[in-house]
Amino acid sequence: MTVVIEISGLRKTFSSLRRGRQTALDGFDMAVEAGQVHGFLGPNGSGKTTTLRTLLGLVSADEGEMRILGKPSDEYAEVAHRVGAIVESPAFFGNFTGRRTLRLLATAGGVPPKMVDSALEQVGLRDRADDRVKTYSLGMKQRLAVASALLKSPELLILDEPANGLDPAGIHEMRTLVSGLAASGVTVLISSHILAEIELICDTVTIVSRGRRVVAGPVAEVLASHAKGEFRVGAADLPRTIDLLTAVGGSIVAGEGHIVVGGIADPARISEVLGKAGIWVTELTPITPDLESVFLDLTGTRPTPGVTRQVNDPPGTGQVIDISDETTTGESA
Ligand SMILES: Nc1ncnc2c1ncn2[C@@H]1O[C@H](COP(=O)(O)OP(=O)(O)OP(=O)(O)O)[C@@H](O)[C@H]1O
Repeated sequence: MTVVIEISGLRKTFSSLRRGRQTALDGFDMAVEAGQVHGFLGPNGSGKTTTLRTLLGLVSADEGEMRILGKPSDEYAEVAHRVGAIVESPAFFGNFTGRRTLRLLATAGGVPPKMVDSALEQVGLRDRADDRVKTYSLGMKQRLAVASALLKSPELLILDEPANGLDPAGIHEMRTLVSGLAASGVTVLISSHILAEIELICDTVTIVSRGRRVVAGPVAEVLASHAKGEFRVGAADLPRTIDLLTAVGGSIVAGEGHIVVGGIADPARISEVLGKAGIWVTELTPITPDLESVFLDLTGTRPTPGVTRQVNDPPGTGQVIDISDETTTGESA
C-alpha cells in the first residue's frame, strides 16, 4: 500500500510574549495510506492545525521529517497540484456568485474553467451556483470551500474541521460528500471534533494529545483494542443472575433491566452458568467502546464533575470551581 502522508518526529514550538514558549508538536508521527479516509483527532490545542499547516508548508517545523505523495517537504511544490486542502475557513466575497468565485480561483490556479462545473456538481452546488455567496448557508459555504479544493482534481484532500458549525443535516451532507470523494479514489485526511462522524466515515485514525500521537490504526482495531471484555446481559431473574455470575468470578455493574458483566472472557460460560440454573438469557452482547470513549480516555479529557478543564491543562487535570460560593464581585470574565 502506498503511503501518501508520512510524518515522523515533528516538533514545533511557538513563542509569544504573553504565554512564552508553547510546544505545539512534540515528536509527532502520522502515516496515511492511499485510498483511505483518515481521521485526525485531538483535543483543542493538541496540535492538529499546526500539523496540517506544517505539512502544507504554511509554517516551518523545528525538527522532523515529512513526505507528502512521496516528496519531502522541501519538494512539496512538485506535488502541490495533486493536493487539495482547506486548513483555514476561506473567506469568500459575499457579492460574488459561487460560480464566479470558483472561476476566479481556477484562473488564479491555472486550472481549466471547465473544472468549475464539475467541482460544483461534485459538491451539490450546481443549482445554487449563480446565487451570491452571501445568500448561502454555512453548509453551502463549506461545500464551496471543498469545491475550491477540488478544482485541481486532487489525489489527496486535506480538510481541517469541515463540519465545524454545521447542523445535523449539514454534517450529514458533508459526510456524504467525503464518502463520495473517497469512493472515487481520493485519499482524504480529515480533522474533526465530531467523533461519531469520524467513526462513521473513516477507515483509519490518528489521535494526538499535547503534540504527540497517542494511537493510530484502523478505526475498528483501535476500538477493539480498547474493549474491556465486558458483556451486557439480560435475564428474567437479575438478582439471581448476579449471584450466579459473581460466584464464577464475574464483576457486575447493574443497569436498568440488564447487567454489565466483566471478568468472564467467554460468553458461552455466561450462558452455560445461567442455563444450568434454569435462567434463560434474553441478551448477551459484547460491549465495544465508541470512539468518543476511547478518545476521552487516551487524551485524558474525560470530564470530571465540578472540574473545568482549560485547553492547555495537562490531561487529567483541571481547575476545581467552587460553585458553593454564590457571592459575586460584579466583574465579568
Ligand atoms: N501562531 C501561533 N502562535 C502561538 N501559539 C500557537 C500558534 N499556533 C498554534 N499555537 C499553539 O500551539 C498549540 C497547538 O495549536 P493547534 O492550533 O495546532 O491545535 P489544534 O489541535 O488545531 O486545536 P483546535 O482543535 O482548538 O483547533 C496550542 O497551544 C496553540 O495555542
